[in-house]
Amino acid sequence: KEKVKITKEQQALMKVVVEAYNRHQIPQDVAKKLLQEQYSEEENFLLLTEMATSQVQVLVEFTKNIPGFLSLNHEDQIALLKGSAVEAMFLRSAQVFSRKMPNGHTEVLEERIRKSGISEEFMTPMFNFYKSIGELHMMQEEQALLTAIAILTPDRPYVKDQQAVERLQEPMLDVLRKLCVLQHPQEPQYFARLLGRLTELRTLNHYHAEMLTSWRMNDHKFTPLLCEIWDVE
Ligand SMILES: O=C(c1ccccc1)c1ccc(-c2nc3ccccc3n2[C@H](C(=O)NC2CCCCC2)C2CCCCC2)cc1
Repeated sequence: KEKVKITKEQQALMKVVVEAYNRHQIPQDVAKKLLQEQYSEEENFLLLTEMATSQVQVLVEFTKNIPGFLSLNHEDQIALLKGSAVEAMFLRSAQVFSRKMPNGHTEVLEERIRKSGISEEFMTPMFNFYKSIGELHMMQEEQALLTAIAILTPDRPYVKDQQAVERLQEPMLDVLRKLCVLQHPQEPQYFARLLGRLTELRTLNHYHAEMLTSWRMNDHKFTPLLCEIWDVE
């Protein structure tokens, strides 16, 4: 049984990524807001655009702290951010949803989201993903590394130098694999299950365009940043 050991430089890499991930948290807690009262569809859409806009800003700051990211070709940096923005939002939403809450709060939150204005057809895949993330009881390190790995996906549309992105993603995958073996010795498939979540995340990606238009309102007003990153309007 080979002794798995995280090297000094892997410790350093993990530290940088986890600190950046924790530094760039969403300002106010959207779950608390949603648990306070049931908002109208208009208010919910406004809340989403506000939360999503600040999350994109947070995502950019986090990504800039990923070692090597800023030395990538500039167009590729944009392509990676655009390609991962919606996935990062769902990943973060899943973490918000699966946070330990007092009894019954998760059910209330789920109910509020179901009635928020998102059309029913997206509820099942979305909540399936949230629950599958919740079942993993991920540690912060795993959440941070998984988000960095999702951002550093070499085959996003319009990425020119895929090898350069692979060279940044691989060390993240290595340290995450070792972390999983060390933290979940009784669950050898844990790392594979984590990566499986990234595949599930990609399927949600192609819903988001319809999710936006389907939000049962016609006058969708988006911030310039969301228009840019979500390819709307
Ligand atoms: O339809 C969606 C969509 C997805 C991609 C592109 C465009 C629209 C789409 C997008 C988020 C959520 C979503 N799932 C959540 C799970 C738990 C808690 C809140 C959640 N939300 C929304 C939210 O604020 N998310 C934050 C979370 C922090 C990081 C930035 C985002 C609210 C917005 C108010 C109404 C109810 C849901 C649910 C659905």
